Amino acid sequence: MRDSFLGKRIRGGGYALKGAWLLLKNEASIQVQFVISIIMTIVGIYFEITGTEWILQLLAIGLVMSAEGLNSAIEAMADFIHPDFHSKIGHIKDIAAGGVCFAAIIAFIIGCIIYYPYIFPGI
Ligand SMILES: Nc1ncnc2c1ncn2[C@@H]1O[C@H](COP(=O)(O)OP(=O)(O)OP(=O)(O)O)[C@@H](O)[C@H]1O
Repeated sequence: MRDSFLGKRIRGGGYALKGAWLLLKNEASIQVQFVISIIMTIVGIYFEITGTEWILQLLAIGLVMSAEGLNSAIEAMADFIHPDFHSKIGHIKDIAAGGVCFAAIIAFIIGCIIYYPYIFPGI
C-alpha cells in the first residue's frame, strides 16, 4: 500500500498539508493574507453576498495565497542556493514578488466589483 499509486498520492497530500501549515506558522506574508481572508469572509457574511460572488471571492483568496506560498518557496530556495547578496538573486526575488503583485491587484479589483454595490447602493 505504501508504495502503491494511491499510497504515494496520499503521502503527497500529507506533505502538501504540512507545507500549508508551515507557511501559516512561519511566513509573515501568508499570515497577513490569511487574516485578510478571514476579514473578507466576515465581510461577505455581513453583506450576504451571492453564491457567485462567494466563488469569485474564494478564487481571489486562493489565487493570492497560492502566489504568496510559491513566492515564499522561491525566496527560501534563493536564500539556500545563494545566501549572500547577488544582483541575480535580487532579480529572481523581485520577479517572484511581481507574480504576487499581479494576483493581489486582480483580487483587489474583484473585491471592489463585488462590494461597490453593497457599500454604495443605487450609485
Ligand atoms: N540575496 C539577495 N541579493 C540581492 N538582493 C536581495 C537579496 N535578498 C533580498 N534582496 C532584495 O530585497 C528584496 C526583498 O527580499 P526578501 O523578500 O527576501 O526580504 P524580505 O522583504 O525581508 O522578505 P521576508 O521578510 O519574507 O524574508 C528582494 O525582492 C530583492 O530585491
